[in-house]
Amino acid sequence: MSGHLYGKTFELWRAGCPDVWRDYTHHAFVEGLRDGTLPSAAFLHYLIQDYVFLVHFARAWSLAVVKAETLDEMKVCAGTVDALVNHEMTLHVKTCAAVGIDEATLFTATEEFENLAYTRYVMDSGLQGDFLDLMAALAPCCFGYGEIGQRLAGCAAPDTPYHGWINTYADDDYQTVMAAVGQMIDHAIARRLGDDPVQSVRWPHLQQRFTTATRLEVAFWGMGLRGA
Ligand SMILES: Cc1ncc(CN)c(N)n1
Repeated sequence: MSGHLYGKTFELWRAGCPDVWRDYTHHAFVEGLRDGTLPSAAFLHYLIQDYVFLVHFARAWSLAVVKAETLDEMKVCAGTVDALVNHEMTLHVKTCAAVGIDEATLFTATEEFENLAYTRYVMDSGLQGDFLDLMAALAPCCFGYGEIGQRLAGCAAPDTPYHGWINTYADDDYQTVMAAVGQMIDHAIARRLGDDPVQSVRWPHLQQRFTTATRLEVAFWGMGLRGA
């Protein structure tokens, strides 16, 4: 991916963990979505867990509203909460309804450990740390799926049954929200760390949070494959 689609900060963080980023965005689960070989049981298992994941992610983005320092930050974070609970989750609700799983069942699904670890790690980043710690932990989720959606939209097998999933993340709605998040993070970093944030004493710690959250994304795909 070229340019600053999701901002300069994201590009620095991604460049700080190239191998784990590739493990995440080119995981066997993702390639199975692309070529259609992902077993439907694995997809469903993932999707049910992902519904619960999104509930907790919406909580974490809500915490970001609380931790924000400007109205612009609040607006972008509140917009992301809306995108998660009112748009992205529609895919999960509709797909699961089609196989007889209702939303109440989704909401009370037992969380897998990978799901628990990831969502609570992100939440703790915001509770223990500040707005930037929280953004570093939230960023892989946002931009990784943005990258995956865009890539797969251009190369997925015509007969993969996962076009609905791919379109959710390739779609302009998702991409527009993510571009706004990327810009907001750039401004938030400049506001708190200045124009050369990489020189800040905080930078290695923020990078570590981003890398850890990316490793948790890799584990989440692995959890999905276990459902096959
Ligand atoms: C695990 C995970 N990571 C990211 C996304 C994209 N919001 C998601 N739905 N699920």
